Amino acid sequence: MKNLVIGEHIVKSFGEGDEKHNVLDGVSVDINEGEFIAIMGPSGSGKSTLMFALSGMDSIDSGRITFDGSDISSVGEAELSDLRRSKMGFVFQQSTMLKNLNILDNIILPSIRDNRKNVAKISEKARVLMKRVGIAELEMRDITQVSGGQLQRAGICRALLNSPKIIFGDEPTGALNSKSAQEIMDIFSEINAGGTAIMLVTHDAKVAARTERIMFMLDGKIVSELKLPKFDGTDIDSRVEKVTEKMWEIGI
Ligand SMILES: Nc1ncnc2c1ncn2[C@@H]1O[C@H](COP(=O)(O)OP(=O)(O)OP(=O)(O)O)[C@@H](O)[C@H]1O
Repeated sequence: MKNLVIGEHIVKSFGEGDEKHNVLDGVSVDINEGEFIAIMGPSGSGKSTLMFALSGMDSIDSGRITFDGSDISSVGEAELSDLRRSKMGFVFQQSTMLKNLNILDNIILPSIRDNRKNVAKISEKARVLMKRVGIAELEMRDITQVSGGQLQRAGICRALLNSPKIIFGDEPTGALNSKSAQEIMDIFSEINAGGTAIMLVTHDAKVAARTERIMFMLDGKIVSELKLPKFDGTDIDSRVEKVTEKMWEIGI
């Protein structure tokens, strides 16, 4: 299995003087191509900071991050944004969409910013994705006229538009009820089955149980890992039990 992301001895601190502390305290982590990973841990343990570091959204103090063969800890911002645009997709807990644009325009906006000639082609691809996640009929709606789950589906379409190698999701189901959350997880499972790697930050054992590797963070360190077989739609209860047992063991 080929490594897609390699993080080596990542240190990231916030604050100055006596207030300074390592939010990432020498973290090493690999993500394979096509892998489905969750990061769990208490609030403030460094989960989002790790995701921002691995995706090059945030700088690190020391260590090295290699993404698809490029050392992103040392490349310039232009190259980094190119890499993010072409190889990574992002989904967040809260929508980052614009109120005065309809769903379709919101989905295609980041892609057409640098590629105005291809609006028709990009819109067509967006429509295929919207159909795939069940929001085909919503393209003309304003983002205030759809549910949280539908908005999150739109966010997934936007993240998928450039056929990324990985999707980073920071609590992508955190604002949803459990039914919508499971529907979003069905979509992530399907995307992952197509070969796209996914890394989710989550507090929800039911979400983590759908992935194949769960990393547990405490105080800026990965303290444990749980491996599960790829989810095939069965046995969810025993998977959730394994995750919660591990959480108990670690004290999360
Ligand atoms: N920009 C920042 N400036 C200062 N401190 C920060 C900044 N970003 C994060 N932190 C601090 O770093 C620590 C880790 O934050 P992070 O968001 O990575 O935690 P988390 O595990 O994702 O938490 P949560 O589950 O609550 O989202 C926290 O103590 C947080 O206050």
